Amino acid sequence: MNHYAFDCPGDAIAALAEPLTPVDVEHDCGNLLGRVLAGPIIADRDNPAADVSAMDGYAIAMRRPVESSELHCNDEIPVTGESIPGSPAPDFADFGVIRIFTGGMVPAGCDRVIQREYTIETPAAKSPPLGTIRWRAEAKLTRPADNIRGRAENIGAGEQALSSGVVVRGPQAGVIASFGLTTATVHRLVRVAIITTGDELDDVNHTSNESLPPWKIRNSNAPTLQSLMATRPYVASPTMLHVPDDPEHLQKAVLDAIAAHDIVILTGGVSMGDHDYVPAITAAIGAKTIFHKLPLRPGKPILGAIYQDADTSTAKPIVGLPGNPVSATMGAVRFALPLIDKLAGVMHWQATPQSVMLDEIGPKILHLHWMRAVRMSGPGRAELVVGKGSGDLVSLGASDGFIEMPPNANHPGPWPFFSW
Ligand SMILES: Nc1nc2c(c(=O)[nH]1)N[C@H]1C(S)=C(S)[C@@H](COP(=O)(O)OP(=O)(O)OC[C@H]3O[C@@H](n4cnc5c(N)ncnc54)[C@H](O)[C@@H]3O)O[C@H]1N2
Ligand code: MOO
Repeated sequence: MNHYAFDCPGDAIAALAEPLTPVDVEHDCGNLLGRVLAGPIIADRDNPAADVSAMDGYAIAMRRPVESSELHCNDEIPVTGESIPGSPAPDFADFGVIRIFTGGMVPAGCDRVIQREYTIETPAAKSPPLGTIRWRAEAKLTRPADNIRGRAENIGAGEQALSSGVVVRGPQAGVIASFGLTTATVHRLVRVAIITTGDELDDVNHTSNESLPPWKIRNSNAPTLQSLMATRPYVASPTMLHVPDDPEHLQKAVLDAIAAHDIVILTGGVSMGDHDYVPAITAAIGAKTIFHKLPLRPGKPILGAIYQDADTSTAKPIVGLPGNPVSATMGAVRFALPLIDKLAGVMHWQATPQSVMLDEIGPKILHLHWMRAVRMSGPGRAELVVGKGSGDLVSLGASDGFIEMPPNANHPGPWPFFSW
């Protein structure tokens, strides 16, 4: 009997993401790097703004409908002017050529630029003052428009240069700047609360092993999840909370967190133990459970719920990750990060992982979706990192990410690869 709400992780994520809408916008934001655009960037001018040269060379016009193959290599042709980037183009005299530098404006009437190395240059003498050139044989091979970047060939004034939903990284920052903008409308940062639960957890800063009894462990999930959030520049520094296994305390913590954040991520307490309070608390605060348990390893007990915030009329996801460190880490990447991307307003929020081929497959077959730690072994290739199960965080430290195999799979791939 199939007792799972969804057969595969992708469907479960889609269902949880469905009611989510991007967070509010912020106008005139000046600190754009890493932010998600909430409106288009429109070109204020043609790009390029004029016909410009893509090479250092000589701008010429074929005077009659002749082919460049008819250029005479023995002719001494006077250089009648120079087109220097930052200055307007000189007039073109049709008995000569214009020396032009990369980025310089192509004078009206010129139909191509022939690169300097296809010429023999005679240094400037008194007359003509800019010297002369002769063509080398290669010049004969040029065609109309060669080495000219045409006005508006990249984009015309008034057209959309960037669309909303794009994350501003280096290239986008350059695009925005080239159209004269120093501010833009972006989505505000996503507010994330991370709540670790469990009485066995001690502070991760507990450095002395002597004073840490063996029934206590350091809270490694907290820095793991905090670091995963740092891969998203549009997420505000997450609020980190630790709550003991006390239902009242936990319920209040989740309610407070959901009121002040866009998403709440919990680890631990989602399974079937007497002290696993997350499922009951999620229901008690009025959140709708979308799934609890998926056909997945590790992370089978994972919980996904939607809290409808009456104050803001927004849907806020609650992701209950299993406490085991491997399950929590993979679950956060697979489930929480795409939801955060959607909340952030990222256009392509659905994970589009690269794929890898496995060097070797083991003999084991699983009847569940199987997230398996791998280490890259070459371009597009990976090897399995064999660990001792979902508690073996140490083996995860040797991995670059994980692949996801569907049930009963036993071939080398290609498999979707989710990197850390
Ligand atoms: N009877 C059943 N028991 C369990 C089932 C089941 O189906 N039936 N599922 C198992 C699976 S699979 C998982 S995964 C775990 C999930 O359990 P919980 O989410 O309730 O997590 P906890 O019990 O709180 O912790 C599990 C494990 O992880 C350690 N942990 C917890 N938090 C942290 C942290 N912040 N940093 C480091 N380590 C952490 C914790 O000490 C436990 O060892 O349930 C199975 N049981
Ligand atoms: O499914 Mo659990 O995450 O393996 O221990």
